[in-house]
Amino acid sequence: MSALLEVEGLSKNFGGLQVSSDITMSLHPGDRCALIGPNGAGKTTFVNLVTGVIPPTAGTIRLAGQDVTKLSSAERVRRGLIRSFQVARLFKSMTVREHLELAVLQRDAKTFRLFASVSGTPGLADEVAGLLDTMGLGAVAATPVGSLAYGQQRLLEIALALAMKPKVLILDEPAAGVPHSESQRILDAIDRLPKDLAVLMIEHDMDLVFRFARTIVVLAQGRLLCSGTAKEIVADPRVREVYLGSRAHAH
Ligand SMILES: Nc1ncnc2c1ncn2[C@@H]1O[C@H](COP(=O)(O)OP(=O)(O)OP(=O)(O)O)[C@@H](O)[C@H]1O
Repeated sequence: MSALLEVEGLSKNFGGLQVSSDITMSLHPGDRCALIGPNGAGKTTFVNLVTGVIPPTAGTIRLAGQDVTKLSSAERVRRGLIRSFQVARLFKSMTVREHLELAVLQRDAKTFRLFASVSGTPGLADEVAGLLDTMGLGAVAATPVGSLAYGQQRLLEIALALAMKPKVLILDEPAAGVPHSESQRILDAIDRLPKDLAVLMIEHDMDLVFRFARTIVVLAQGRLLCSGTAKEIVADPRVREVYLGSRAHAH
């Protein structure tokens, strides 16, 4: 199966500081991959490079076989590379359903006729119902976003990303701030994502990582230290060393 995302020799320098060094990795349809690493390992920088927020110093990024290294973030989004992250900008008085309708219409560039389009767009109601269902948000479809529980807001963020019809979905700490007891609901929803989607999750909570990931990529000091199954990563002495090393440093 051909790769959806291929990153080759990706490097980034900030002045004299090399923050990403020669990172090569790929994601295929159906992948469930977690990107982990101690604080300052370069995870956020890597995601910013892949999504086009910052340009790389060297390396290439291909999406579904096409070189997107020089394309804008917006162009990458149009081609199916979507990042979900905490959306503090949600409109508090708009309902969950209205947010999803807006996202679908925006994807199809019909926002300039929003109110005419909501009623006049065939398939919109079904598509939104499908998104509500996948994310387990059906019961709060008519609830204003300002009244949602925090975990439900995080689910809405993923639903909004899903409305963009991603090929590759990057989840940036999807359960951040959610009580541990509720994180299972977020994982359950992630489990229901389309099977052919490639999902990359950046996560600190190792419990979540092990429940979600079929493969794990470990970054340390901007380099790809190793990758493998959860079992392989746990058994790898280099991983213990970077985590224990960074903890010892932090203390
Ligand atoms: N714009 C910038 N200019 C200079 N240095 C930067 C810049 N952005 C990030 N860095 C440095 O790059 C390194 C990696 O940062 P990054 O935020 O990518 O790591 P991270 O793995 O996401 O960390 P955390 O888990 O703490 O969020 C850090 O040393 C950071 O200080």
